[in-house]
Amino acid sequence: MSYDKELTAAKKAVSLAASLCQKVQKELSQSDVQSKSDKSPVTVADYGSQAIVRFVLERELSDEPLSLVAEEDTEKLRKDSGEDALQRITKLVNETISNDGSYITSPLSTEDILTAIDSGKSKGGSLGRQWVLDPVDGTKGFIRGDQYAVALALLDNGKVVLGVLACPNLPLALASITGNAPSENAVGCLFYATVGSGTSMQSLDGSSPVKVHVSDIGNAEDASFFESYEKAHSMRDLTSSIARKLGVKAPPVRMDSQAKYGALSRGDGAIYMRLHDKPYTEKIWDHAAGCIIVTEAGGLVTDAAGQPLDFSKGRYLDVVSGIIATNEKLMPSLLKAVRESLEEKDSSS
Ligand SMILES: Nc1ncnc2c1ncn2[C@@H]1O[C@H](COP(=O)(O)O)[C@@H](O)[C@H]1OP(=O)(O)O
Ligand SMILES: [Mg+2]
Repeated sequence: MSYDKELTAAKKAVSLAASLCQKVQKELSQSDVQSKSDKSPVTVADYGSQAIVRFVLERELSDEPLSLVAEEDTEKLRKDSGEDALQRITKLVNETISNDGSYITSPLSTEDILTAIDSGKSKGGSLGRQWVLDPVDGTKGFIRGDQYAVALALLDNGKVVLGVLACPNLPLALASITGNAPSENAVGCLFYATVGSGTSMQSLDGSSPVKVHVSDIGNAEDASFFESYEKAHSMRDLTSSIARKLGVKAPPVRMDSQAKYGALSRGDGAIYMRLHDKPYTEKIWDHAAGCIIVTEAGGLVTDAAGQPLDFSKGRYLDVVSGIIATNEKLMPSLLKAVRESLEEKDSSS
């Protein structure tokens, strides 16, 4: 099965959404940011990006029914934000579409855009095709001016078959990433993969794609590892205990968003750990695109017990202690170190 048409549509959708996000990040004002009911932040870029992706997928794939599982909905937006935020989103979406010039359309109304955003409420699952979108992954990083991603994946009967990840603040040069802040004049990276075809990377401004591969390091002493920039998103005492057991010498590279999966897929580091302290339910849009980008680049992504991630269960992932990713050589020792560190933590609490 080829997913060429879907890949072209997904790359176009994600690139346009990323250009909207770049514009907003450059001139972000306080009124662009709101707080969701779970206290996490959401911005006009999250909403605009989701509307753009829906619009492009619909235009490019008009002969297919479109099911979308996406992070945002408009409940809060309709209830609590003023006319200004709605106008700002409407203007951003229309400007992005008209600057691109590929689509002949009269300007979308605010209601058209709210409807597009609300089309992301599919329950997901194991049947048929489901698009999976995080319109701005790493919103906290986005607000800080650091790394973030636009992440779009396609599930076919519950399996991830395609992933596209735009990382507007990730430099293109291999192995040049040392932290979370964008490098000067970064044009950003677009990673993409379809099942069985490997992972490619190109610049967001359209350079020729190159195939990327995960690091082939077999000795953990030479490896470096990624974890969240936000302390609350992964247990740092546990990741540092695991790194010690493995003999990792380099300090952790802390980065927001699925940009970590992108950087891992091209071998900037060899290990990614995301381990939970309190119960936390991972969402499929936070991992689907990143997961296929790493696996098609030769890596492995599992839960903390070594089980592959199962995207067929609906909007959520059923992982208990967290998610880890690395290459095939390092996975056995990483799993052993994770198991031992989790046991030590349990016995001391
Ligand atoms: N306590 C938590 N543990 C793990 N991930 C979290 C937690 N709180 C929020 N997240 C999610 O982590 C993602 C960003 O991860 P990273 O740390 O890799 O940048 C966001 O999608 C965010 O979800 P949300 O999108 O609901 O804000
Ligand atoms: Mg997210």
